[in-house]
Amino acid sequence: MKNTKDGFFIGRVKSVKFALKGMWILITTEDSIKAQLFFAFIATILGFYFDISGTEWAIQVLAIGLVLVAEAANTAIEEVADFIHPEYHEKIGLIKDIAAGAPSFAAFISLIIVGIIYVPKILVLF
Ligand SMILES: Nc1ncnc2c1ncn2[C@@H]1O[C@H](COP(=O)(O)OP(=O)(O)OP(=O)(O)O)[C@@H](O)[C@H]1O
Repeated sequence: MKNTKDGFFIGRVKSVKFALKGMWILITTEDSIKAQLFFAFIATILGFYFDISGTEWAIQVLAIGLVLVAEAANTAIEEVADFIHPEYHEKIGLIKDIAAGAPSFAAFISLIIVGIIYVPKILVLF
């Protein structure tokens, strides 16, 4: 936790430290994040193989970021839900289902982006 007496600079440095710790926790413990990083790796290899343009790289990186951010937010909501109400509750189920909708939206949009970038490039191979 940050100290209220910390100045602006120290406060920012501490926030970045906590944020990096959060990223590390997500990368090392969350299977959904690990799976998305694997897909990001495959997409990066495809990007080099098909020599996609700078704009396509930018959109691909944005799509990867969108999925990772949504997965991270979903994980945080699940953690809060499990902490405040570990037992079964209909409302917790609804909250978790809605939270899971975020990465699903992101994954669906990313799939469309992947299709727009790569399907024409793959089709010309045949
Ligand atoms: N405490 C609860 N009360 C009611 N329903 C729950 C509860 N916990 C989970 N559920 C239901 O089970 C589903 C899966 O929950 P869970 O916490 O296992 O998420 P998950 O998406 O499988 O987790 P992960 O992201 O770790 O794979 C939720 O979307 C919800 O429908």
